[in-house]
Amino acid sequence: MGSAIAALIANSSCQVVLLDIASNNPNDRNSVVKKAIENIPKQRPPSLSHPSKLAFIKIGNLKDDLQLITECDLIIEVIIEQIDIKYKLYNKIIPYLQNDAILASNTSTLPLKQLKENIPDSIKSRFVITHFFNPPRYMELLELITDQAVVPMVVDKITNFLTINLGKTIVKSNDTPGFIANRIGCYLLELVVRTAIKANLNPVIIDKIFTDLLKFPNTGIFGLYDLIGHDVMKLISTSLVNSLPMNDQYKKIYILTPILDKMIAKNLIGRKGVGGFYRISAINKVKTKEVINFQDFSYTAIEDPKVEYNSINELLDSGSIYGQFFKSILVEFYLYLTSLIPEVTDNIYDIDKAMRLGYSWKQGPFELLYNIKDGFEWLKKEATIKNLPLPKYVANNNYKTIDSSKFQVSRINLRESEVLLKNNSAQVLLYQDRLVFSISTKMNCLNEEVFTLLLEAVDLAEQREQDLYIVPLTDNFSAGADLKLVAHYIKTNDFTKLDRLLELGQQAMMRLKYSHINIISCAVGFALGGGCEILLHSDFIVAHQELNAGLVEVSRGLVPAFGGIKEMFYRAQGNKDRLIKNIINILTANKTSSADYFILDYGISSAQINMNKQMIFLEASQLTFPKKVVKVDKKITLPQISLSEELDISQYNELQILLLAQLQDIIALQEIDEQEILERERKIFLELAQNPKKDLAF
Ligand SMILES: CCCCCCC[C@H](O)CC(=O)SCCNC(=O)CCNC(=O)[C@H](O)C(C)(C)COP(=O)([O-])OP(=O)([O-])OC[C@H]1O[C@@H](n2cnc3c(N)ncnc32)[C@H](O)[C@@H]1OP(=O)([O-])[O-]
Ligand SMILES: NC(=O)c1ccc[n+]([C@@H]2O[C@H](COP(=O)([O-])OP(=O)(O)OC[C@H]3O[C@@H](n4cnc5c(N)ncnc54)[C@H](O)[C@@H]3O)[C@@H](O)[C@H]2O)c1
Repeated sequence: MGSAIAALIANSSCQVVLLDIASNNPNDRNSVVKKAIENIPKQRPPSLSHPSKLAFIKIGNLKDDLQLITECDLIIEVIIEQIDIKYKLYNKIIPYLQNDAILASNTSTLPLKQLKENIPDSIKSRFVITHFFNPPRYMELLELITDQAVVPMVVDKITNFLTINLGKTIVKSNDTPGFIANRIGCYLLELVVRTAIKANLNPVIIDKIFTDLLKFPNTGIFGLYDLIGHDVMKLISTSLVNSLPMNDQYKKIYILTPILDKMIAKNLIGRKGVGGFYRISAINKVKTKEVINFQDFSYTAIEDPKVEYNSINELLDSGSIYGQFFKSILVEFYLYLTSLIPEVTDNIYDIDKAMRLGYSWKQGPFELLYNIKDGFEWLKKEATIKNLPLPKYVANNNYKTIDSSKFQVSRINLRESEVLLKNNSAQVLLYQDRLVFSISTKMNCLNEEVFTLLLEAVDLAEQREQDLYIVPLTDNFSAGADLKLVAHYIKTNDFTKLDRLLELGQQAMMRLKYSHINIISCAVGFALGGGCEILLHSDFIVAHQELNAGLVEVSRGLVPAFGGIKEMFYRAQGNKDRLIKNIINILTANKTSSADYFILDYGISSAQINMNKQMIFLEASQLTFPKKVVKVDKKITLPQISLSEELDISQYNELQILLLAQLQDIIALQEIDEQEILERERKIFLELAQNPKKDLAF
């Protein structure tokens, strides 16, 4: 976890020092930390946004290199979860802390009060807990725990660093064991797993209900337990059970479950063991997901289970075994959850945020209950039937003050903006004096209506002499052309409509490029195919570091045809190496995994990387842009290269070889302007649509 946090800091281009224990090897005291550094590029999912970021990490050991701490503004302790060992480390490093340096612990369970017991007062005022989630590059949540002793300036400083530099969304938690996300999340995991094993229920069906009806991530509950590791779950729960008050419900649901202990003894601890509740086996060379039989710990292949209920309400009303099970665990879970208010926090929206961001739930638990049956009224009724005491929050009807509009807050609050133009697929907003174009289709896919409104938006921006910001209101910039529409046109042989859409898309892209106002794109999430083409035609990109962008069309059996091929030729500006690199982007459908990669692979010159996707529009609107100098579409000279000689085409498929020949034909023209390449692009696309090399299958 320590090296992954160092990698995250390096991704933000901040200098970071990684210290680990000094090794016993007299010839190389840094061998422990060197091993950690060597492992960083191997971590999956990748911890580094680009291999070059490794250069931001300096290494050392905790005996010879403590002096390096004097260079640091923030020191995060990420060592083994044992209080006495943590104390020893603090004593060792405190003499080297700068006067205003902040000390933080990444503990997952130990309270700040306990960590501070043996710390001098001068350090207590700048000692906090920063609880990162694993993997730290990808998990947006960070729980920040402070106390009365910590001075506000320290809280502001660390909040700014974690939010702006590292891109985290901070949820403040009171100083209670497990804070918010682990206290609630681990409670639910233990409750479901232990109760279900005792009742001899099937993990596959339970997980299916969690994912299908409660919209949990695909892992469900048993799958998540495997992912975290049964050994780690045991450590967390033991630590929680030891530090929670005697009457805490966690202790009651943490029932003795010999099957779980036997699984640990057999190294059936989940994905990092030889199996868990599930395992993946190669049966007849086919990857097969299997589930454990609790009687003899053998595994059986899973057949896709059918859940016969359309909603959680139907299931709860059914009276079936699983209906009763879910009723019972949901009631227990919600009574526990509401009993934690205000102990862990008095802000229920923070609880929802923590569970969404820490566990990738679509909805937080309060929002979920809001949508189950009659919500809290149902909970009250069921608790009364079972004779269970109601927590104060429920008994006092505090839930009646919940404002459901606060559950999911988008980056731009539409209520604060004036809608200037709108159709069914997009809108133009005036938000704090900025003109914003945003798409509202599923995954922000591109269709005729999007392009039509985009053209109108540019007209409007030019009339008002205002720059235009293209901003997604959800988590993705755009997944490209609406493939369902493309598939429909192809299936119905409606190539006239297909061509019209292509032409409209190209027209919109060229309008972005040649308008006399600046087009600024705020790129987050996926910017694929046509989404990437919008970026390539923008004047400036503010790109979230975790952007996934690229001309992925070839992987779908298509080719870029909204100006993607044109841009790849044009941007090379006659440079042979760049042209080859750009053509490889098209042929290999290069989907980059970070903004760093996108900028380098696609030759983007006007971009700024942003670490916090929630702040991307704010950052973009704080930038000032010079008046745009509109380029002139002049002919470019293409280097005369043979693609089949320059590229290793042995791995290419039929479509790639065919496309390679067509790109070679463009090169053969020697001199070409943008319009000519656009026409070629469309022709290639249409020929392919009429004679597909791959089933679109969308
Ligand atoms: C018409 C003539 C114009 C054509 C011109 C083309 C020219 C241009 O150069 C080519 C393109 O842009 S080519 C395009 C290049 N783009 C691509 O090849 C990207 C294709 N998409 C993907 O690879 C994955 O969806 C993502 C990786 C984006 C997200 O993965 P994830 O997070 O696991 O999410 P998920 O579960 O997968 O999707 C969620 C929902 O969104 C839906 N939807 C998504 N994309 C769609 C699309 N383009 N379309 C329609 N729908 C699309 C998806 O069906 C699902 O809906 P459901 O009703 O709930 O089932
Ligand atoms: N792993 C996670 O998913 C996760 C998530 C959130 C928080 N945390 C917290 O992060 C901390 C570290 O957890 P981890 O999973 O990275 O553990 P780990 O066992 O993978 O790593 C522990 C690190 O501590 C070092 N270490 C061991 N003994 C030491 C000593 N005496 N002095 C100094 N360093 C020593 C080890 O060399 C190693 O680098 C814990 O407090 C844990 O609760 C972990």
